[in-house]
Amino acid sequence: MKFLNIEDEMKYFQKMFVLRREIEDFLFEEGYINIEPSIFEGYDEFIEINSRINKKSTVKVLDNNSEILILTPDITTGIVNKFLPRWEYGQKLKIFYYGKTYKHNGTGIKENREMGVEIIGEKNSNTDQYILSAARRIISRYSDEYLLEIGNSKFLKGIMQSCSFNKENYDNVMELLYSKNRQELKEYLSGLPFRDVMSTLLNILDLEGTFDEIMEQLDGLYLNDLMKQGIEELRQIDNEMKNTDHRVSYDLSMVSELSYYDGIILRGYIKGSNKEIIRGGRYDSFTKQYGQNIPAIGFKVELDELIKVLYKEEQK
Ligand SMILES: N[C@@H](Cc1c[nH]c[nH+]1)C(=O)O
Repeated sequence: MKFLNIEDEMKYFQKMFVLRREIEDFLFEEGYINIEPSIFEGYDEFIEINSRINKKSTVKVLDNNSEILILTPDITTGIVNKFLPRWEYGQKLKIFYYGKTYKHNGTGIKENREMGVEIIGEKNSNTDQYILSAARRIISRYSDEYLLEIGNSKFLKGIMQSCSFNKENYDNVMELLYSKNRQELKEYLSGLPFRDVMSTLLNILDLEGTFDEIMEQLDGLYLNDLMKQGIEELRQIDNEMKNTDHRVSYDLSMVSELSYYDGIILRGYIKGSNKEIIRGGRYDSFTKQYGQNIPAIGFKVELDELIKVLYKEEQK
């Protein structure tokens, strides 16, 4: 954020301090342990895991051995790399952290402040619910007019498995879904060999709204086992959320810039910004690279975006 005068800038930092402290106090009282994440990541390891990330946007640094490091664009990756190699059977972690992520945005390096939450090593029917509830309690504290969008990466993964696209087609379809480009998606798919599952892929951008609305839309469309599993997980969440919250909607075409999600994905918005204030999801299979399949789920709060909205609101 740019400021015309120092006084405004001081007000902004004061607000950021209070905001951060409020969220930290909440998470501390909920029993999460605070950790301090590293700002460095190995370039090659990072790119291998996060294949959808724009390589040019990473901020590179050379260490003494001329190895390329980057200033972290994603703290969760660093946390998995830090703890999983030493993971002991039965271990559970409930952690939170404040940190910055870094990206080139064309004109310079953009620093982003965030507060993250992760639960690693625990999976029961309550864990997803627990994370969603923490996200909801944080976001609702700052605005009555918030929206939580929930997707499940298994649905799209199931579709893509049945489509068996080559890498180029896969990447292009994912990009069109990411940008929610309905028209181009239709045109692109019409040029590819037809498979039954494409009936669902062609309609996937309409599969959003309440859970019941989505079920209606799905009527008659092709579903495989993985897609059904994704839907069932959302049904369970919906059963528990029903009557408690009308500020939840579902989106089966949700694609994240991060490729490690493997189950529910969540996004939180508040009135006054079209950018995500909260984002996260389940990433169990991400931990497999260390030889164990450890359940993991978490989210982050985009502090800069949140403060921008609150600050604008206050200026009104
Ligand atoms: N690190 C993710 C958010 C997240 C935390 N835990 C799981 N997901 C992001 O930057 O979008």
